[in-house]
Parts: sequence; C-alpha cells; structure tokens
Amino acid sequence: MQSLTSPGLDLKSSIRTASSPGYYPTHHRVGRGGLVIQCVSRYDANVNANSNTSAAQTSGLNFGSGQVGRARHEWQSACAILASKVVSQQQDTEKSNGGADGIAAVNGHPTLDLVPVKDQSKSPAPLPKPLSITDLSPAPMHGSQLRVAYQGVPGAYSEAAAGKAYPNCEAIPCDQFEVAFQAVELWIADRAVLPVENSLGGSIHRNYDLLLRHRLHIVGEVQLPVHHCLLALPGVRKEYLNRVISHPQALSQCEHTLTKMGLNVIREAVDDTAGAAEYIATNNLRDTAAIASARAAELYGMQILADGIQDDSGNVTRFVMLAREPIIPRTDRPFKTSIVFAHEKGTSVLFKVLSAFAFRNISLTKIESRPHRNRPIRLVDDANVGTAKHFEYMFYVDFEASMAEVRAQNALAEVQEFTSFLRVLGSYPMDMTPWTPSSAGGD
Ligand SMILES: O=C(O)C(=O)C[C@]1(C(=O)O)C=C[C@@H](O)C=C1
Repeated sequence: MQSLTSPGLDLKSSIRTASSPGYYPTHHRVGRGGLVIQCVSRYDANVNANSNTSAAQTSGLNFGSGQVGRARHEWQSACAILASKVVSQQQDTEKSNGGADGIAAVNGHPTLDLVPVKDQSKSPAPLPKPLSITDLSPAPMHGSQLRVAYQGVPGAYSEAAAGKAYPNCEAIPCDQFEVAFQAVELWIADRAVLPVENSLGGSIHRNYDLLLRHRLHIVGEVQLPVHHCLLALPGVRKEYLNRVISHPQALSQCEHTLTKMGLNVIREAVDDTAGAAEYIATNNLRDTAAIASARAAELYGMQILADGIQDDSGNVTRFVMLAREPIIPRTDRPFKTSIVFAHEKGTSVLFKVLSAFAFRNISLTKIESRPHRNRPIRLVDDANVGTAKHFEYMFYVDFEASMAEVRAQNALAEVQEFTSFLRVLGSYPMDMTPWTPSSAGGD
C-alpha cells in the first residue's frame, strides 16, 4: 500500500489503496503497483497553483473566481462548459455534497437549460439564469466524490477527520503534510485536512508554517475526539515490549498513562499513528507496540492491548480543511476567521491588533506566534512590485466572526493599518457538533 510521497523536493507520488468500511471515507483504488503521479518541485507546484485558471479551462474541471474578469465571449463559452457539467452531474452531487463547507452550489445549479432549439417549441425553456458568485465556490467538477488529501496511512486520525468533514469522500493518503498541500494545488485532490491543535499537546506548529508558505484557503474545521489504543501483534503481551512507537503528538497525549501502566520503555516518533501499526505488522515486530486507533488495529491485524490510553478522556484534535478557493463568508451561522499578520518593527503591534477585536466584542479562540526571522516574506505593493521583508515573528489569530460581518471588516481594516503584512487564511463555519468523551469518533 502506497501513498502520495515526497522524496525531497522532486516528488514522485503514488496513491495508496485501502479497504474502508463503515464511517470512514473510501479510498482511491488503483491497480497493483499503484497509480504513479509525477509531481514537480515546490517552485513548479506554486506556479501550477497560480495557473489553476488555465487548468480549469482545458479540463473543464473547475472554475476559479479569478476568471470573472475575462472577455465576454470566453466567459459565455466557459459558462456553457460549466452548464453541461452541471446537468450531467447534478444528481450525483446532490447526494454526495453536504460536507463541512456545505458546498452544493456549482454542481447543483438547476437553472441552465440545454434543450436543443428545435425541441423548445414543445415546452418553452426558461431563460438561463446568470451564474452568481456562489456558483463559483470550489465544488468538484470531476465526479461525484470529493477527493480529500490527508497525511498518514488509512486508519490515521486525519483520515477520520476527512470522513467527519466530508462524509463519503475519497480519502487520499499522503506521506507528508507538504504533499497533501501540493495534492490540492496540483488538482490531484479537492481538499486537504490538516491537524492544527490538540487539547493536550497544543499547537502543531509546523502546520502553521505550511499555511503561510502555501496559498490554500481554510474552508472549514472539525474537532475530532481522539481515542488512543495500545496495539501489538496478536499473542504479544505487555511484558514483551521494549519500545512504543507513534506520532509525536500521540506519544505526548499518552505519556502519563503509559508510565502508569509500567511501560517505561523507549518511545520512538514516526510519521503517523496508523503508519506505526502498519510498520509493526509489516516487520513482524514482537517487542514493539503502537499508539493508534482501533481502526488501525483492524486494518493491520493488530490486537488491542489497552483501550483509551490518552491522558485525558476529553482529548480532541482540531483539524482545518483547505481548498484552492475560499468559501463565501455568511452570517446565518457561527463563523470563525483565521488571519496571520506581522510588523517589521517588532512585536509591539500585538497589543494594538488585539484591541481592534476587543473594542468590537469579537472573541479570539486562538493566538499563536511563530519565530520567522530567517525566512523573508515577499510583499507586493499596489504597483505589483515585490520586496522581501524579514519579520521577527508571525502572529496567527482565530476570531469568532464572519468576514461578512461589518464588525469583522472594520476590525481587519484597523489591523491592516497597524501591520505591514496581513493575510486572511479563511472565514469558515465553526464546528459546533457536540460530543462526549465516551462517544470518541477517532477510533
Ligand atoms: O498520526 C495520525 O493519526 C494523525 O492523524 C496525526 C495526528 C496529529 O498530527 O496530531 C492527529 C491527531 C492526533 O492528535 C494524533 C496525531
């Protein structure tokens, strides 16, 4: 079983396959040996990401909002391509949409009429309705299933998060977060899911850096209760173990419980929880256990030595979903907005920025600072001239308001005055699903 991989910057990628019972998303199924996708360097990937428009044009797959300004005849013919897709795909997508960013608009557009002229005498066709901006939201145009890239192998919590965010999606395993981003940028996937913080382990810093480096938009969030198990090969007893392997977050979320269980053995970090289980099974390691989900135990033929070993029964990981295009912010349900900002004159800007939200009664749900000194950011001015700027720190803030609200727009206008760099990472519906520790969905 293989996943999208990234050996260095030149990515030779392949897609994993897996069986996917129950609640979990289905997987890309390919023949023996896997479908090999030749990816390109990060530089090329960014270029490709910026040329989504032409990719859309040639493939008729999707339709970025950047196309709105093109010549009228091109716009009309593009509408016709879109319309033909709409009619042929409408039924399927009505069934399958309804995921976290709730996108049904493009594929579900009901009004364009493609009845040939000669038939129209029988039943007069209604005039086509112009496309509206909501029609341009990033629903998949290639088929009925949304393709969602995640880091890890089947059985990873990120896969469960993909399934929670987009039920019935096609989950695409990737061996690194960077690859999941590139899968979306290169149109191999429609969305990526990315863990950003855990209730016990705190922020997953590397992913904040990735959000800044790539040009994807946050279009939703899910909170996933994470219920860890200790897995070993069948017949292995706790006393035989001299190593526990897992994702570093999972190891830290279970540290006290492992010690209480008397497992004072070596801890070793690997790329993902389910990958740890797969590794033990593949190499028949009878002295090693993995921290992973019950689904990973099932997939890789492992036994569960202990169930619910997270140090806190309320262990939750927050994931964000990323897409090539932002969603249109609304005010009819609770929204969250994520921004990143910096100022070249240091960190004193922070107080001013926070006050812009405080004065408007906008609650912050997250604030994170990341040192950034050695990585310049390219700022582009009104004349499209770019300059590299070094910022000591980048600040990430999530606040509870939609960018469609005037108070949020005013707060950001003020923040923009105080800062030399400001980017809205996304304005998206908040995950409001109630959950209880015992109904853990991550296993
Ligand atoms: O390794 C996995 O299974 C993941 O999905 C990654 C990850 C993480 O990065 O935090 C996700 C949820 C849990 O907090 C543990 C690990």
